[in-house]
Amino acid sequence: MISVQEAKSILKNTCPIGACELQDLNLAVDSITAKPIKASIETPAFDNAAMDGYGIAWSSDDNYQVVSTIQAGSKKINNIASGQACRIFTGAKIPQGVDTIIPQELIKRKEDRIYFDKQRIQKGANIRLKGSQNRAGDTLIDQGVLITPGIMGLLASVGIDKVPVYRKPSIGIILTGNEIKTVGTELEEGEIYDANGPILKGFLRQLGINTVETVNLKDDEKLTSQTLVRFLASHDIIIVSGGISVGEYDFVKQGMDQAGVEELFYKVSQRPGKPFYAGANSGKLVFGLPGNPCAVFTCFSQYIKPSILQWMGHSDCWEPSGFLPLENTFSGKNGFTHFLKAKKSQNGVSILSGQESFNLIAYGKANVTVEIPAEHTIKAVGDRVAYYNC
Ligand SMILES: Nc1nc2c(c(=O)[nH]1)N[C@H]1C(S)=C(S)[C@@H](COP(=O)(O)OP(=O)(O)OC[C@H]3O[C@@H](n4cnc5c(N)ncnc54)[C@H](O)[C@@H]3O)O[C@H]1N2
Ligand code: MOO
Repeated sequence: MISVQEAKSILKNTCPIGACELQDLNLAVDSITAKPIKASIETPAFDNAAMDGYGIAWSSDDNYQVVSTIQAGSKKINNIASGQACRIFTGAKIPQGVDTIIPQELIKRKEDRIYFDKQRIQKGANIRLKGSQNRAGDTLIDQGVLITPGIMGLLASVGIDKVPVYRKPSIGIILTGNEIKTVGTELEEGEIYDANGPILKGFLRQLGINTVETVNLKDDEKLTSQTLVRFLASHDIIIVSGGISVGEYDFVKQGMDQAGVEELFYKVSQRPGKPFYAGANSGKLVFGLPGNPCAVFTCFSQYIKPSILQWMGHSDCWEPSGFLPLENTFSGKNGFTHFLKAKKSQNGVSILSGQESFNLIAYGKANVTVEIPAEHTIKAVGDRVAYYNC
């Protein structure tokens, strides 16, 4: 049995980073850039009006004759001579001859002439100059940056429709157990509803992963190894729920061996989720999650989620979300790291009742998981503890 730190460090050192792929701009949010991104055009591409108003060539005059109208997107634009003005709108291309835009609020118009107070405006005002956002060839985004909606707007503004990002992994989920029934069907004697599938799919959706194949398997050794072999051929990360403990109908460990998965570790000194298994095969990762739902939740959030984030190019994915003082006492089994359903408030974090690994009720209130390290399992009110956002 290895410690939580050892298990995390093995995965951190084993989990690969996904290859670079070109992602559609509109789907790129929350991906990480796999290369620096440069602009191939300058933006704005032309001088344009920053306000709705009138364009003039600045002079000593305080009135001008309006000779044309220019709308945003207009292509036919006549030059403006001294003493003339054009009606112009925000975003419209500035005609030759114009060097200042007077906002319409500052203008008095009488027929085709405009008048304004020259004290209230300066020469050169309200023009967005060509190239004032960026020049062609400028690096806009570095490699390793999380793509936000703002970045998507920036990339669109320079005409980029495909973004080089780290590829998201394709995930296979194998739910084992003769007793497991999918929600929406009728339970028979001895059966229970599958909670682990929804837990895993919820996490994967939060990570923006849509390529997920799920199968439900009876407890059967051959079926388990055959399905693992099939999933290894078509997925990057495989997650198996249940069947990894020591019972006579637990076949996942044997299935892993038969499918050629190389064990990275089996059993971690933690609660819940002690019989947690991790393995690798040709750059793919395979996880065997202990079947109790809180073990599935804990092992996914502590190990699989950071591995997937690392795969997708994120850094700092293994760190806790923060540290806060405990609002109640805790005493756990020595030598085991405890991951506890808890509720975080502004000033502290409170461990919830119902910590058994079959018992999901505390997830109705929990917003964090608290970590109590194996070296110091007795905690008093006010002791600072690490927490991870749910
Ligand atoms: N003699 C021992 N028995 C057990 C040990 C041990 O060390 N020695 N470890 C216990 C711990 S801790 C856990 S966790 C479980 C893990 O067992 P398995 O991974 O083999 O899982 P199963 O036996 O298949 O299921 C355990 C439990 O979880 C329920 N389950 C399974 N799948 C689902 C699902 N999709 N949704 C909801 N609930 C599920 C299942 O019905 C069982 O109640 O082993 C302990 N035993
Ligand atoms: O890992 Mo088990 O979840 O402690 O019951």
